[in-house]
Amino acid sequence: MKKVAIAGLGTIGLVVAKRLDAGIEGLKLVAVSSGNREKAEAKLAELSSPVPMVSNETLATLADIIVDCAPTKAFDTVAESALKAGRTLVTVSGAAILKNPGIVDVARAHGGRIVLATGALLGLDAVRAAAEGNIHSIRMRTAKPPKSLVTAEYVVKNGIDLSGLTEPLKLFSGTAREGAMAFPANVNVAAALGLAGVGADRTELEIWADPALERNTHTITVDADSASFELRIQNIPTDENPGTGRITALSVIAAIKAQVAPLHVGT
Ligand SMILES: NC(=O)C1=CN([C@@H]2O[C@H](COP(=O)(O)OP(=O)(O)OC[C@H]3O[C@@H](n4cnc5c(N)ncnc54)[C@H](O)[C@@H]3O)[C@@H](O)[C@H]2O)C=CC1
Ligand SMILES: O=C([O-])CC(=O)C(=O)O
Repeated sequence: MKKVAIAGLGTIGLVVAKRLDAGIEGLKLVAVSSGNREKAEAKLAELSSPVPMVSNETLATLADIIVDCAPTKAFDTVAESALKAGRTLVTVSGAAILKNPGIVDVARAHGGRIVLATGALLGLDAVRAAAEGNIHSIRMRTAKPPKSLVTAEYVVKNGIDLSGLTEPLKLFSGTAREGAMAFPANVNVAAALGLAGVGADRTELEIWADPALERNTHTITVDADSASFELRIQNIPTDENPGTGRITALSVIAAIKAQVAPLHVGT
């Protein structure tokens, strides 16, 4: 039985906590951390087997697998304490890994592992396989309904008004690295695509606000010497945080199950 701790009981973290609480073979929830004690305590009360709320640093002393579901700004604390203790860190904060690439060396030095789950994207298995050969080009187009982008730091800072949009508006065009820095909570998936393939500097990205859309839509186009492919995912926004698609928490659950499963499917 592997012990699991969750950092952040928000849109993603609560779904993961509830699933663990309902029972996953080989995994047991033992602790959580939170940015808001009062709110988190109310959520913990919904679990049939309540667990303690501890600091981000303490999670690694209690669990084998630390699941990072906290905002990007908390990543360094959660990740460093987990990896220095030689634990497995499961995260969807690809943008945070790009911001702190040294975290991979921390894992290496202490026998820890970082599992960056696919999150709201698809196709990272094929991209990783193609990267074992030669990828000529890799592009991603993210288009989201305005409600999914209104709180994005870039949109707020630049005073971009998305309320009256009548046609798609291109908010960003550049590399996945630049995009992930400008929109850290909205294109973690672009960071993951860069890390899976040819790097975030060679991965091209466009971000659009599209009033005709109901779903957070990512399209990736890859041309490689082994295959070419175009893949699209249309994520249903969560009610709590429309920038986060429903599938993200499910991807995290699948990623933690993979840590103990006797059969591993996919690259
Ligand atoms: N790769 C992917 O596909 C996706 C990645 N994400 C990333 O996942 C993370 C979580 O996303 P959501 O659950 O939608 O966010 P959320 O805002 O709904 O939840 C975050 C939770 O973390 C808590 N928190 C705040 N500061 C904290 C701290 N210092 N330590 C521990 N917990 C803290 C908050 O109280 C909140 O409950 C974000 O970093 C986001 O960018 C989100 C969606 C998709
Ligand atoms: O990339 C992200 O961080 C979130 C996202 O686009 C989605 O949920 O569709």
